[in-house]
Order: sequence, then C-alpha cells, then structure tokens
Amino acid sequence: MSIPPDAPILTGAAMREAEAACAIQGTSLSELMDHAGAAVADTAWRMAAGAPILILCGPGNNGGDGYVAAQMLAERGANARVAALAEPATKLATAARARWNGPVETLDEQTKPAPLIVDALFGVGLSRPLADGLAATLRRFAASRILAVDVPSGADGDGAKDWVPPLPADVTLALGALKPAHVLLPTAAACGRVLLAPIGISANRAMRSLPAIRPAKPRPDAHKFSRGMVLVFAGPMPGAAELTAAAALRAGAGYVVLDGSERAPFAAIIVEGEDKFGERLDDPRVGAVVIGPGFPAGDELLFDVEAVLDSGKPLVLDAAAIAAALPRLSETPCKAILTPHEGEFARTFPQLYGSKIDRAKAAAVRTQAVVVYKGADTIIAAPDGRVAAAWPGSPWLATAGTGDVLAGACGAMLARGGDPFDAAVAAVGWHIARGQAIGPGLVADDLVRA
Ligand SMILES: NC(=O)C1=CN([C@@H]2O[C@H](COP(=O)(O)OP(=O)(O)OC[C@H]3O[C@@H](n4cnc5c(N)ncnc54)[C@H](O)[C@@H]3O)[C@@H](O)[C@H]2O)[C@H](O)CC1
Ligand SMILES: [K+]
Repeated sequence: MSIPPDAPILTGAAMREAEAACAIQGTSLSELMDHAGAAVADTAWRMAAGAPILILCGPGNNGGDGYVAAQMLAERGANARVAALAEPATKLATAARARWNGPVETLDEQTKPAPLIVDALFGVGLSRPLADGLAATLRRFAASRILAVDVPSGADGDGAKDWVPPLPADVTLALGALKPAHVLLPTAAACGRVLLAPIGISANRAMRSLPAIRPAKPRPDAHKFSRGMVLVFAGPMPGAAELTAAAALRAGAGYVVLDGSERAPFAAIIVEGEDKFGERLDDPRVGAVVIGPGFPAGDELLFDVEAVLDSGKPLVLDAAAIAAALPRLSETPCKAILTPHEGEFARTFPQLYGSKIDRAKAAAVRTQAVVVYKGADTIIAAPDGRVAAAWPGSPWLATAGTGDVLAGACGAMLARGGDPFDAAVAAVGWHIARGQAIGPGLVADDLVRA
C-alpha cells in the first residue's frame, strides 16, 4: 500500500469546482475524460504485460473513462474486452461508448474473468452502496489483478460513509487529485498502491497527503537552545511522560526538562520535582510544553493545564489534557497541537459529523488548535483549513506507548518556533519513519532508542 507524497486531496465538491475552473480556461470535461482514459490505458497496459484485460464499465463518467481506455488499449493491440453494468447514463459516457469499436458484454455472474480487471464501474458519483448481487459478481474476480479507476467501486469518494468496496484493488489510479477515500479507512485499505494521474485540472493544495519524510538537519550554527527546549510535565504515571521526554530529545529538541518525575529516561534529560513547574513555565527558553501522557483527568490535571494555558507557551495536549483545556482553548492566544486518538476525539468532540477529515477540520476550527486525529489513517488539521493525511503510516506503531512518543515528537518540532501545523506534520512523519525503520517487534521504547 502506498500513496504519492504531498499530493492534493479533493472532495467531490472540490473536484466539480476544479472541473468548472478548467471549463472556463477552455478545457472541456470531454478532454479531461480523454486524459483520464489515456492514463488508465497506460497503467492497464503496463499491469497486463500482454495478458488479456477485462474492463468493467458503469453508467456514469467512471464508465466513460473505461470505454476511452478500452478503445486506446485495443488500438495498441491489447486483448481487451468490455462488460457493462448498464447503458451509459451521461452524455460523456454515451459518447465514449460510441467510440469503442468492440462488443459490449453484459456484466453478470456469467462474465468470464481475465488476468487483469479494470474496475470502471463507479467513481466519485456513487450515491448508495452497491447492490448485494453486484457485490457478489465482483467478488468472483478477486483472483485477478485489479486496477481501479479513480476509486475502487463501492467506495464513498468523500470518505464520509463506511461502505467497503467488494473488489479491493491492487492499483488505484486517482484521477486529477487524491480523494478522501484513498486516505481514510475503511476504503484506503481497499485501494492498494495509489497512483495519481494528472488529467489537467489544477487542484487546491490545502488538503494533501503527507510530504516525503526528510529529517531536518540542524543549522550549522545550531546550539542546544536554538534547536528547541521542551518541558514535559509528568502526571501520576510518569512512565508515559518519560517516553514523551525521551521522544522529544530523540526527535531533535536540543534540551528537554521532565518535571514531576524521579527518573530520567536519558542522562541528558533534566529531571525536576513538580514544584519547579511554575518556574519553568516562566523560563523564556522553553519553546513548547507537553502535558497529558500518563496524566488522568482530575483536579490536578486541570490545575496544571490552566497554568500552561496562562503561560501562553506553545503547547502539546495529549489524552485527558485535551478535554481539560477545551473550555479555554479557543480564547487562549497560543500555538497548540492536540493529539487525540479515536476514543478521546469522540469523547471530546461528540457533535461532529462527516468524514474523519471533516471532523478533524471542525475540531481544529472549534479549538483554534492543530488537531492530530490519530489512528492508522491519522489526519492533521489546522484551523485555517489545511489538512495532511498520513495513510498508510506504519502498522508497527499500533502498540502501547507510541502515542506518548508522538506527543514528545510534536513538542520537539513545535519548540523550534515554527508553524504548529508544519510541526505536527513533521512529527507525524518522523514517527512513521521510525516505525517503518524498526518494523517487526517494535515496542514504543524502540522509537526513542538510538
Ligand atoms: N472530475 C473530473 O475531473 C473527471 C472525472 N471523471 C470520472 O468521472 C467519475 C465521476 O463520474 P459520475 O458520472 O459523476 O459518477 P460515477 O461514474 O461514479 O457513477 C454515477 C452513476 O451511477 C449511478 N449510481 C450511483 N450510485 C449507484 C449505485 N449504488 N448503484 C447503481 N447505480 C448507481 C448514478 O445514478 C450515475 O448514473 C470520476 O470518478 C472519474 O472517474 C471523468 O473522467 C472526467 C474528469
Ligand atoms: K471505479
């Protein structure tokens, strides 16, 4: 599974806006479909490597892309068959089918498979889940290599519905831009390797896949404080905060102080009693404060979170600290990153609807903070509408304590003084890169070891 890095992601509505802008600049929808069909034909040609191809065409423009590709493949000499689910229902699809010179089989339970199946049944226009009969027909093709056009049929392009496509793809060719379905579960897992075909639209880049992960090198004139000083505040379960502090140092902070713990995870970390916390919050060198790991909800947490908010320091709030800060966050002028996992998000923001991206964006607006909505399909959202999607991440990170490590990495990136969204993106990228590098047998402690 893979996703092109730093690629734009558009919802169906944004895609229609981009199409309309293209039309104003003189590129018709029909030309866009020609570009899409050509890209599908190229990918299918390479995947089939001479073997027969079966192209499944639906009634809409996704089917139109399929007919265009079929004709191009046939002209190149490929052994291509077409099976249709229904008559074309759009002008463009009708025109595309008229250009296909071969026969059109009816797609049903009798349809013979081929080594490569091109799934051009439904794209982003799907308005309800696939009928059971069609789903069963498609499952019969599971032994073939599958190329999905735009999205695997049955997926909700916007990722708001949890419909599961019955025929998972080996390769999905995203047209013009990625769609939320490519980066959100459950559909992302059915997309296989996602490739992006530029079909001629210019996409808004506010919402993107995670950029390629490049560890930032310290400046030649760096010293420990210019690299960022992080203050981690431990709660009653200091083990979690120790991981957080270690992660902050490992992720590049120049100086890390752990308050409220008796053990230093590394000799290089300064450990102090919790009585020093107030004093440290006044330390102008502290560039970010992390609170929440190992700190259950209660008066003590509330008191400490209040103190952090009063300090105006850039802050990372994890676990119960998120809910503790919520009433004041939007009015507190500070840079903040929140790192809720699914359960914390649902408890803290119960009244949000739509896809995980929609909900992360709404939470960011509500709190005026950067929200890192964790999971296998982590979403990072800023109050100004920027979004980064981290799918496919690293499944080795699904183990206890890795969230504490991520909070520390966010602290390290935030303490450098830049934009909190960029800091969160860098932290999530660092976390995934560590997860991928370590792989089998990973435990959270490994993420902070050399
Ligand atoms: N956006 C672009 O720049 C381009 C996109 N292209 C392709 O077009 C599809 C989207 O096409 P659209 O016609 O809007 O929708 P679909 O083909 O996905 O299907 C809609 C079609 O199906 C009917 N329908 C919806 N749900 C169901 C269902 N569950 N069962 C049966 N039928 C259903 C609906 O009534 C319509 O008739 C996009 O993904 C790209 O592949 C073009 O290439 C041009 C450029
Ligand atoms: K499709």
